[in-house]
Amino acid sequence: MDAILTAAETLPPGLFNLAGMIGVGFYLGSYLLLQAAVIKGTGYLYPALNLTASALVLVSLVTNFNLYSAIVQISWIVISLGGMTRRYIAHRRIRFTDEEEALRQHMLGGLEPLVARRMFDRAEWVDVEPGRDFVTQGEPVDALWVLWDGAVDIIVEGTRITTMPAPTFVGELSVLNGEPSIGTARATDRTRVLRLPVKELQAVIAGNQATRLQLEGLLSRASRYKLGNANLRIARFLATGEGEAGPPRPGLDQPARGPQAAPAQPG
Ligand SMILES: Nc1ncnc2c1ncn2[C@@H]1O[C@@H]2COP(=O)(O)O[C@H]2[C@H]1O
Repeated sequence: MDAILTAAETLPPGLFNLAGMIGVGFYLGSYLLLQAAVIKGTGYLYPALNLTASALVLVSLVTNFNLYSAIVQISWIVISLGGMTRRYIAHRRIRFTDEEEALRQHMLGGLEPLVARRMFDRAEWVDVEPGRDFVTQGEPVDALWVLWDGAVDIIVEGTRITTMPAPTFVGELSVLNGEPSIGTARATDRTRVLRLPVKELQAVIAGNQATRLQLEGLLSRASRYKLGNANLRIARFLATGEGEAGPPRPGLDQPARGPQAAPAQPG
């Protein structure tokens, strides 16, 4: 400690004040960014900013010592380092199959690995024969289906209104608002899907506002695409008497790549 104080005396005192000011800036800036939802408290950035802030304020105390402030700064450093270490160890253990990783990137918007792992652990992969219904019009939906290979017919009042090729969500409208299904979704080919029960999905997002918002955004975007495509079909039908809206627009309206380049099928 004496050595530190002796070394500190050789430096201009303004330097310590500057360190303190920058530290305060880091403290306030990181908290502001967190509250403004610009950064997440669950990543590395927030504890790293806090670590920097506390280290700088601690440095400033060398010339203006205050015991209580020193205790706070040291505690902050220990807590930040502890949190980052815990996160690193937890992340290092996470593994995904190639299929899970591809789905995480292309359908789940690169969902945070820990959350995605929890989700996959609560979901099941199902290989479905043609003709199987995932959801039935007018009935409650108990799971979100992520169609990863194959295709589904969407049937309303007994009439096929479109065919959705993989990758796509099925049942997302009911999952979003809890209402009964607006159509029946029936596998047209041998289809591979990830089935995520609604209760399990709720358990994953419980208390995790950022994940809830991210997933709601993904499902809303998928719904918007489907509505846009349905509108196109209606417009073309009204204009020409033909009901085809053309294929989905990969990369624009739905993820660019699936497990295989599934041919887009007109509705
Ligand atoms: N016009 C449409 N185009 C594509 N998919 C649809 C369309 N209408 C309904 N679906 C899908 O069929 C599902 C039926 O259950 P949901 O209403 O929960 O969610 C619906 C969508 O996933």
